[in-house]
Amino acid sequence: MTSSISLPSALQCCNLVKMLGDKTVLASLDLVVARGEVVSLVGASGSGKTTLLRAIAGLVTPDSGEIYLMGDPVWSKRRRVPAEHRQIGLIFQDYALWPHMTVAQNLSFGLEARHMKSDEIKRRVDHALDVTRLGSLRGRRPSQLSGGQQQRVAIARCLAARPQILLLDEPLSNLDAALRDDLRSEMVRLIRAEGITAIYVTHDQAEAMAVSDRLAVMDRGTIAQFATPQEIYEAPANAFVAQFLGGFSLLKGWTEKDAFHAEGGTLKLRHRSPGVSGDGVLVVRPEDGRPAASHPENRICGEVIDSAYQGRCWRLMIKVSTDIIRLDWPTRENLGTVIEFSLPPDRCTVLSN
Ligand SMILES: Nc1ncnc2c1ncn2[C@@H]1O[C@H](COP(=O)(O)OP(=O)(O)OP(=O)(O)O)[C@@H](O)[C@H]1O
Repeated sequence: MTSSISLPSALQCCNLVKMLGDKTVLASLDLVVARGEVVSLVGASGSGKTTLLRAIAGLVTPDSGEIYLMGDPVWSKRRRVPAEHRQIGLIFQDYALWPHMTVAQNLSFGLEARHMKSDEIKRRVDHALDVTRLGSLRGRRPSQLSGGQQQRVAIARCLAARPQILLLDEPLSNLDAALRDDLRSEMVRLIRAEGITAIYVTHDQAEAMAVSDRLAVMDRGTIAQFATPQEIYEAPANAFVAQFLGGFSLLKGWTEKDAFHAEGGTLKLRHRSPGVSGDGVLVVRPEDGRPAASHPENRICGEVIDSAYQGRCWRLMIKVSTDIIRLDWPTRENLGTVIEFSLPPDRCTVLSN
């Protein structure tokens, strides 16, 4: 006989509301994060990402709603657990290091306060310093480190503490590009290896796509879409999400059966969104264009008005009547050239307005 025991989610936010002045910053927000999941919170500036993170951490008081960590209420009408008892790791943009302690002491201090055995503390500190490549700096004080190194100490300190949930608010924004990529991979690999549930706020969509099991796209205090990076990329829930992802071209128009008519002119394309009728927006991903010679359906002519070399391709901006379509193209095209390309119907997603 098999038994199935389902553990409660790592995090559950139900109907969370937060007003700041007369502004609704969290608007009946619901979010459920599974154990061990890495979730990114993305959204326009001011959409409420930091406020949500701080409410989960216990640093912001919601006006109503409930928050559960590992199935236990930490915020509800009946129970209010203070921040220091929520077993949450926080990495915000400010490093919050102890200035009078060395790097290693910054890591071990919190573990000593938890009365952990010294050999376990040493093991954790050495490991965290090793993976964050801070081993050679362990004896320095924060004032003797660069900003990036200080942020890595903050990350190492959290990793050594092994919280059940780790909340990260733009943790890599102060690092240079090469280090940022390396540290991001290391950080996420370690978070996954330790089975830590992580919620990661970033402005960088590519970073969010790269690190997350699922992405929550926030819009004005609610979550517009919560899905895997691939689902969001392939099937954005609405025009806001598609626009937010960046890089997509959005053409306004209307649908008539399986045909999409662009508002700006004579463009008529067969699409793959049978459920959409009336006004809509066609989503064109940069990689959707095909040379017209090999793809006879949904042909489009347009003038190249910009071309930027991207390494593997050229990113063209093509003017089609009054619309602009961005495409990744295999060959260099001169500005002013009129090119013909196709958008295969199975790549033409139309979203309702
Ligand atoms: N103390 C405060 N008093 C009044 N309004 C505030 C306060 N803190 C934040 N806000 C407002 O709440 C909204 C949400 O802010 P929040 O910092 O959560 O957004 P965010 O999505 O994290 O933005 P960003 O990406 O710019 O960091 C913003 O409109 C902000 O101006």
